[in-house]
Amino acid sequence: MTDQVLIFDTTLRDGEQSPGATMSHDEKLEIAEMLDEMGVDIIEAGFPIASEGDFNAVSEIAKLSKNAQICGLSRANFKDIDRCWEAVKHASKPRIHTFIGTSPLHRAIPNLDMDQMAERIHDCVTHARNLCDNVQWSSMDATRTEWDFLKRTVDIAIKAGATTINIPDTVGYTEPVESADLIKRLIEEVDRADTVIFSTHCHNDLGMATANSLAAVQGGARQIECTINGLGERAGNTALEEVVMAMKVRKDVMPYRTGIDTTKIMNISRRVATVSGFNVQFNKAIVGKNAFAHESGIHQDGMLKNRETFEVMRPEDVGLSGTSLPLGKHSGRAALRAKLTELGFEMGDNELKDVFVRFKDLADRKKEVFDDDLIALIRQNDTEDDRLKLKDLTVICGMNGPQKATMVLEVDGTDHTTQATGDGPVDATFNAVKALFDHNARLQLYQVHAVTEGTDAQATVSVRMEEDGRIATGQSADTDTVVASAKAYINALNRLIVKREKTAPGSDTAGIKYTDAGE
Ligand SMILES: CC(=O)SCCNC(=O)CCNC(=O)[C@H](O)C(C)(C)COP(=O)(O)OP(=O)(O)OC[C@H]1O[C@@H](n2cnc3c(N)ncnc32)[C@H](O)[C@@H]1OP(=O)(O)O
Ligand SMILES: CC(C)C(=O)C(=O)O
Ligand SMILES: [Mn+2]
Repeated sequence: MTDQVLIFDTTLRDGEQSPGATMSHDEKLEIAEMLDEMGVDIIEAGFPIASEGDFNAVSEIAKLSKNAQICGLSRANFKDIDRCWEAVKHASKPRIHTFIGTSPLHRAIPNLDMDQMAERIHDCVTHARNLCDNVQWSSMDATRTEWDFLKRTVDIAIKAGATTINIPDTVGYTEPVESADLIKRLIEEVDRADTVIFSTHCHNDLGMATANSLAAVQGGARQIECTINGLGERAGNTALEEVVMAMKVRKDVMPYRTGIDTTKIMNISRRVATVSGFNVQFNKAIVGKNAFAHESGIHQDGMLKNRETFEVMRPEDVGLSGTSLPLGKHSGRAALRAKLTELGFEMGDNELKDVFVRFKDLADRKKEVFDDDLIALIRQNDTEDDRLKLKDLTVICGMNGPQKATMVLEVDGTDHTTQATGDGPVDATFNAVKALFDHNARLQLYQVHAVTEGTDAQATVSVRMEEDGRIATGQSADTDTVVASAKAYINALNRLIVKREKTAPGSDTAGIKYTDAGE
């Protein structure tokens, strides 16, 4: 038996069936192109009878496809199959996929007994096969279908000319041992089973879709049906990135290969998340934001010494630039030192100890400590020497603007007071600073983060200013967002003054032009 496992992507059909995941025509074309480029063997592009839009998308994708087979879904009736063929026939490698529910629950819906259903399967597969030499049969809800009847449906489909037999676990009911056994038994017991490819199609209702799909492959399936990010109805379908990476990483126990260029995984995952509106959960395997991120000290220390300590695959293999070691309350000295070195701060053990204490204090108040936070933290010690200090601030705001800020600012040891207005309380506050300390520095970034939840949350404000190519960031936290904004702005200005003095010693006017307007 071949070691090649075909990847059948159904993001555009079963994935799109997730409530709210509808994609536009152009988005579908774009995703199909990305799937084709990443090496997916078969793209199920839609359900042509479902709507004009689906029909057009499948037809267009069929025309544009380069390498992948293009498949359309159709119920087990001639009208659906004909419509499907009309759409997929434009592809260089078209496939018709037809199905019916074979379990007792599903047989009851069209009210067909076993014999009638067997006849329907025979007729429909024969009809499809007369149109196209690449026909996939699915006995929907196979895992809840009586063994003898399932075997009979598969047997009939093969005799009628199906080239792929798909065994769907439609409601995510099976488990890995059963999944493997089912395929194995069908291959052993159905006539001419070796003339077709067996396929597995799993859903994640019990969180076992990936395990069940891989088990089916171990049982002899050579096609996995899956979707990007595991998009799909209810708990979703098998995630393409999970099965592909599992087979790549655990070749020792799963000696199979796929044609997928795994370095394209992240890109398509992000695009599918955007167009479907289904964000990927942070801790999702392979493509989640945290899949290659380590915050805790012991893990970060291990990763810095040998990345294999806490990673079973390389982030580069899925298209990421590398591992991320975000700093937070669980981080240790090793990661802090590595980050500081990366930011250009070399320090001895004692200094690091001191910064570490202040870092932990900040991390306790903040979800994640960013590079700018660290820079601000290291420079916090210098506040004694600051030329500008906020002494007092009162802001009047409300619906009837302009908002007014009254500020007392200490400039070089002398207090100065002013009143300024602006478009909103923050603008009024910044205008007050400008009135008291004239400067040409340009505000590049103003960001407010909530440290905690609730209306009494601390706001952390980051401000980035630029003048003549010199950049300085300021940061401050306060339960009053406007006060935090004023302090962060003044903080950034102080740093810009220091930078200016360093680049032009002895000159008071180089870099920042300032006059004390409060004189
Ligand atoms: C597990 C799966 O993912 S199966 C695929 C599910 N995907 C979809 O349903 C998305 C696309 N579907 C649609 O747009 C619509 O359901 C359509 C266009 C296909 C059909 O719409 P309608 O004609 O209004 O039928 P409706 O959706 O209400 O009911 C489904 C009909 O299909 C029949 N049916 C369901 N599955 C099959 C099948 N595999 N083969 C034949 N008939 C089927 C049902 O018995 C029912 O027929 P009835 O109206 O004679 O009772
Ligand atoms: C149409 C079939 C293959 C399906 O999506 C399912 O059974 O889950
Ligand atoms: Mn499905």
